Amino acid sequence: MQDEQSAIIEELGVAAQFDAVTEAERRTVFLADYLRTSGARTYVLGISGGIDSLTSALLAQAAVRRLRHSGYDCEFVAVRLPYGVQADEADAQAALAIIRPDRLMTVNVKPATDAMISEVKRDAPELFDREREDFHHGNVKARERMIAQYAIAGATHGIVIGTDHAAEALMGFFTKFGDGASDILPLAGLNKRRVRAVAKVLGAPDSLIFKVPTADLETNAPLRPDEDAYGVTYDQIDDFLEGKPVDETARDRILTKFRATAHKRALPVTPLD
Ligand SMILES: Nc1ncnc2c1ncn2[C@@H]1O[C@H](COP(=O)(O)OP(=O)(O)OC[C@H]2O[C@@H]([n+]3cccc(C(=O)O)c3)[C@H](O)[C@@H]2O)[C@@H](O)[C@H]1O
Ligand SMILES: Nc1ncnc2c1ncn2[C@@H]1O[C@H](COP(=O)(O)OP(=O)(O)OP(=O)(O)O)[C@@H](O)[C@H]1O
Ligand SMILES: [Mg+2]
Repeated sequence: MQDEQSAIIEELGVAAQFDAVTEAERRTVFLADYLRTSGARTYVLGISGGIDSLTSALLAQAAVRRLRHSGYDCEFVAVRLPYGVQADEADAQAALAIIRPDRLMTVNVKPATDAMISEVKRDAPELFDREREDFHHGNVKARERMIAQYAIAGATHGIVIGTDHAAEALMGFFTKFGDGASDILPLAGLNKRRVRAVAKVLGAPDSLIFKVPTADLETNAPLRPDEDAYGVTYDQIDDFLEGKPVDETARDRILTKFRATAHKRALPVTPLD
């Protein structure tokens, strides 16, 4: 393995050994301990219909059930955050049926997203070229979802769960201060196949575990696979994170993305850096 690859694996906290049962338990205990220690009363998490939010939700729901059993008053709040009507709404409903959250809320992010874009465009419509407008609009959707989750956390003495893991962190594939903004990351250090393995242990069905991952942010390309945007596959990303060799084109693409997105994994830059 080359030096840069091993440095990245270390930076992103990907363990050499992995056992899904052990990880599921360790991460449930971690969520339970953190909520109790912080004195907070809810975990708040957006449920998209994808496997990252389903896995995080199953961990969080298990953690709060344990805490309540031990006498600590707390709740898991699942939040549906569609932009209008979502193409894979049925998957989101299937996920909720498995999670059985203590509380379910739905916030349509379309009115706030469209109002924000239209206000921003009012003074300078020329800034948004036609080709990229849908892309920028997608990042505003992700940030409106963040605002909704923080509003709920603020009102419930809650903690916002993020679903970022090592595969997305490697590629910088999240919206800065959108889905990239959260208080706690229960999937940290896992590549995508390890997230799937933990999901399996927690009882998720194969139909959701092996669903094609999608950020689903572009209105003009619903359910666009993440792998289309990456130009590499999750298998290649996962192999890279497990220290395995990947072909040179994929390796170059991964390293280019990783370097270009360093600012998204760090605190804001200051003159003291
Ligand atoms: N060198 C630098 N130092 C400090 N800050 C820098 C910077 N370069 C850009 N920036 C700042 O970062 C901004 C760009 O970052 P950002 O706004 O995140 O935008 P960007 O990285 O361009 O786009 C987000 C990407 O993440 C994907 N995504 C988003 C949300 C969810 C998921 C998912 O998997 O669910 C995926 C999305 O499809 C897209 O490909 C710039 O506008 C600028 O403000
Ligand atoms: N439509 C949505 N409703 C609620 N939450 C959402 C929605 N879209 C995105 N999110 C939140 O943003 C997070 C990031 O999205 P991302 O696509 O990376 O994860 P995922 O959809 O759970 O899994 P996958 O990556 O396999 O699609 C989600 O885990 C979820 O918490
Ligand atoms: Mg998704």
